Amino acid sequence: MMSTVSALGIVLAGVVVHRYYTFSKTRSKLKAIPTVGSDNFVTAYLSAWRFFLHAPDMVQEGYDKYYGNAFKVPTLETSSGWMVIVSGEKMIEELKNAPNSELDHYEATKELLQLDYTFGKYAHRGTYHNDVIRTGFTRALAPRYSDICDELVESFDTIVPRGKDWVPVPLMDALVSIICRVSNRLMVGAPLCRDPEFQAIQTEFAMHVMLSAGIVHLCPSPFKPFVGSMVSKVPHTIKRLHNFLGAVVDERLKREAELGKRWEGRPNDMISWLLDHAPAEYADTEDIVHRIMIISFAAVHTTASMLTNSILQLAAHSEYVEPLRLEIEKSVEDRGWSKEALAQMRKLDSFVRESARLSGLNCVSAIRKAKSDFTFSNGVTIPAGVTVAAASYATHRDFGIYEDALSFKGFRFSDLRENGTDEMDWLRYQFVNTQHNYLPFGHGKHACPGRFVAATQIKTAMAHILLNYDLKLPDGQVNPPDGEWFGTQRVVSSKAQILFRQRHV
Ligand code: HEM
Repeated sequence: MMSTVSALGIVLAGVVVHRYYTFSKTRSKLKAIPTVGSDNFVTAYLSAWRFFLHAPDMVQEGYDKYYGNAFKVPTLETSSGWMVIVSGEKMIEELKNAPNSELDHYEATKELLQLDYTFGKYAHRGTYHNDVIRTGFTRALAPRYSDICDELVESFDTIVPRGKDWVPVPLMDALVSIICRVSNRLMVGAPLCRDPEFQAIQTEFAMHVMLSAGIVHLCPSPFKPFVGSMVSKVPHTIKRLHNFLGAVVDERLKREAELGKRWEGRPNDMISWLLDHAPAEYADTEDIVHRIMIISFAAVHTTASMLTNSILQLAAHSEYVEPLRLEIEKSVEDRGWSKEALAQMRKLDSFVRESARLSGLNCVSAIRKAKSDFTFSNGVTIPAGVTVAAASYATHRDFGIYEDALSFKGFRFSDLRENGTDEMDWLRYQFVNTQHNYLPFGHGKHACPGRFVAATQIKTAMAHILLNYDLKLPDGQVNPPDGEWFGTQRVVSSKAQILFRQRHV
């Protein structure tokens, strides 16, 4: 009888042969595209690890050598083992305009997060919730603005003390908790949004998906379904969330069945927004709970990370504090705490846009996977099954696009809005506006649908901090910590601290 070791040896040899075959096949289709790193089977694996640990450096190297064109890098994050990265206005606009039938957004997301394994059956239930975020969620921001302010103030008071002495606060942990509360206030209301266990389920889940996606990425394909089912916490998370939301959703479904979609006192919350759009086959409790979990996954850590980065920049650049306070005080005096007042805070908008430019959460953006061979107008072909993305990190640091590109200039974009010669500059340089040379939220019809929600929360939190707290970096620290890169993602350091005290007026 064959020993276990021999059987394992045969399986592994099979995996290596299969990998060699797919790697070589894709490499030959991509041979016209230059490589950053190695394209030899063995050393490409080392380059893929280099990309996992130092992705921004490799993106920058390719950008410097092949600007306006495409290059490829070996990567552990895609099934083909490659990612093609494009730069320059023409190629990025063509990437943005490519139809989903050719360059697919969801297929790329599925692969990056290994959703087939980490989400299992839930990865195949469509994405109608993207429209819900664009419509119901975004439209609720103005009428429910007072809820956002209320929850922000309450949660800051609980988590960030307003004392006379400087107190260190671990920023990312504090802001994940605050943003989770604020998002949930809009999605499911109070007091549930404040329940520590309800919050913990969502924040733990987000960390778990990222971690388990990483583990599955490292496994050879034949083992992925098994490893995925071992590490996935989706069924368990849905069960736990069901304990909090199940009865509420059941009741809402019963009411809708009796009264339709318009009835006196119908809550303006995520359950109603989802029910407004849900295809019949998904209008059930399990599916609604799962959508709330997904939206929270997409919303909380991203927004908290970007807010963390903006606060770190503010602490590192205290010269912006007074002009921002003056602008916020004037806007609130004119229009009260409202969405209109927020729209008037152009310097603040510019400050967070500049922060996102230099400290974005990804080094590539607008990631798509080719469903069929796709050819750019310059002749570069992305073969079916290969992933392609825009070089956001290097674009944001390009001196040809941004004057003094490596310096943080908080009012760079408000100056452009006010002094621009083109009347569209007013809109072009708003935080939420994506461009071929501004990609923190992606670009095109799949650009982040939650960016209006995120921007409202980030700017309101910044305004609250500026008016109520003094803040500084810990003694001896001059620059904000850079965070750590895992593949194409930047993870904000959970050790980053800021000292807060009550504002001295
Ligand atoms: C500052 C915070 C955020 C950042 C930096 C961010 C960034 C991104 C990026 C880069 C994409 C991919 C876009 C593309 O491929 O072109 C994306 C997609 C997405 N984001 Fe966000 N996001 C943030 C907040 C949010 C929030 C608050 C929500 C929900 C309320 C959300 C929901 C989504 C969803 C559902 C998608 C997938 C869109 C699709 O499949 O078409 N995001 N986000």
